[in-house]
Amino acid sequence: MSQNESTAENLNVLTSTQAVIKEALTKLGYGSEMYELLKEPLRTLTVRIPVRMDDDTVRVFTGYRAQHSDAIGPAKGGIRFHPDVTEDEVKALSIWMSVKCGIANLPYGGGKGGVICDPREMSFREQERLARAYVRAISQIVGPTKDIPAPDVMTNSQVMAWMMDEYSRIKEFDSPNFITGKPIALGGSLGRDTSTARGVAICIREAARVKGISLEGSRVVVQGFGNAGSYLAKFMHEAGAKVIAISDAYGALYDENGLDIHSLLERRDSFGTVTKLFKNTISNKELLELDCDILVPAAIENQITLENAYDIKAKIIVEAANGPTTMEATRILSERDILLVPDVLGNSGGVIVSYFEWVQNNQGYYWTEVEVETRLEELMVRSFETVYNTAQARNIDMRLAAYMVGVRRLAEAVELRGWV
Ligand SMILES: NC(=O)C1=CN([C@@H]2O[C@H](COP(=O)(O)OP(=O)(O)OC[C@H]3O[C@@H](n4cnc5c(N)ncnc54)[C@H](O)[C@@H]3O)[C@@H](O)[C@H]2O)C=CC1
Ligand SMILES: O=C(O)CCC(=O)C(=O)O
Repeated sequence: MSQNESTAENLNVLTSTQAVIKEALTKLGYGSEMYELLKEPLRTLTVRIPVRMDDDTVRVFTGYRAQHSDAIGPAKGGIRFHPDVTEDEVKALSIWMSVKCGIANLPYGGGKGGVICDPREMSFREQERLARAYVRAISQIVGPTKDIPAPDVMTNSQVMAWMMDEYSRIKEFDSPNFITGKPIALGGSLGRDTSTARGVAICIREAARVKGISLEGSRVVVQGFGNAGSYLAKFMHEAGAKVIAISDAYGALYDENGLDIHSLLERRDSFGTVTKLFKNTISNKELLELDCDILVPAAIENQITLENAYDIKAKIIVEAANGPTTMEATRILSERDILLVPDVLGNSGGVIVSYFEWVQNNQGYYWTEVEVETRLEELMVRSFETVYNTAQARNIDMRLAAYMVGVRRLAEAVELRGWV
């Protein structure tokens, strides 16, 4: 990394996303008015959430819900509980949801929520009170035809169940279609818990095909062992690949002969923590630079940057996490001929099956797991092909191609509504 590169790197996920949106719109022939509208969410609500803790004190949490666009349909996107949540991050995440829904052709705009908190340090009941209070705080702007939340980092099906229950009480009717990623007993869809990872696995298979790499025996490294990362490791192991390293927020595990994924899956906790149980861990930094064929960042933002982009040895990177690679690192990886499948395509399996869940809730008719997986496979393969072919035809990287595919329909809907 040169001195110039170090000072040039933009780690603000909102402004760096805006730069790609601008480039994509320009390439599609749109002018500054369209960019002015799409560069920020239409609406961002900040809420202060008082929660009574188990020791009877009151803590006030800050939360956000950003709705990037409702030009195509209701907003859609997860809710994150994490100490590092910021308003700009939530805004960027909502823009990524719009692009993601555009690529998969789902009838949604993007939304995202976040609460600044650390659920790992809260009791079960404190998490429940926070989840319910957050829904009360945002209840006026969300709903089955306005904005449909879902799980994200450190929220899960139990949190969705509390949120659905709270929303149903406020509105005085049962509203399973208010939120997705619910437990099956409350109207959740079969296959939603594994869908993000299943979509990533399909992208890995397609990327390996175009790169001429055989999955059988390939070496896979996964950063993050929560919902996305742990099931992905399982699917790669089942596909005959060798998962040589995994990590969580506390460290990383490495074995060049392949890790015992089934045992790790059984031993991880609900926040995706597992490395604390073992000695001889390597660092997350070392993990990203391991000699491997496929690297899957499945944790948080800004992991592949100017600091390490030249040291990455993987031939394929599929982003399960949102925003793990900076735009500058994307450029370097592309120059180094590393195939990078961006987040807005790579992890879209989650929102695709969330859409299936919402459709099933609206119809009151539930699909089999095979039906869910078949439809997911169809949409993922089509999305991959569209983005890959766009990248090839225009000689651009997969991220820019994905943004072009993703914003095209949104811009068209905005024009048809007469907003721009
Ligand atoms: N859950 C879902 O359906 C979807 C998740 N995603 C994205 O996938 C990523 C992971 O989400 P989930 O698996 O749901 O979250 P999770 O909370 O289930 O797991 C997160 C994992 O990342 C690890 N982690 C956190 N900070 C880390 C750090 N600094 N270094 C290394 N590991 C770290 C955690 O220890 C945990 O293993 C996020 O970027 C999320 O937005 C994207 C689409 C859908
Ligand atoms: O399932 C959903 O609706 C959204 C999942 C999500 O937050 C994401 O794709 O980043």
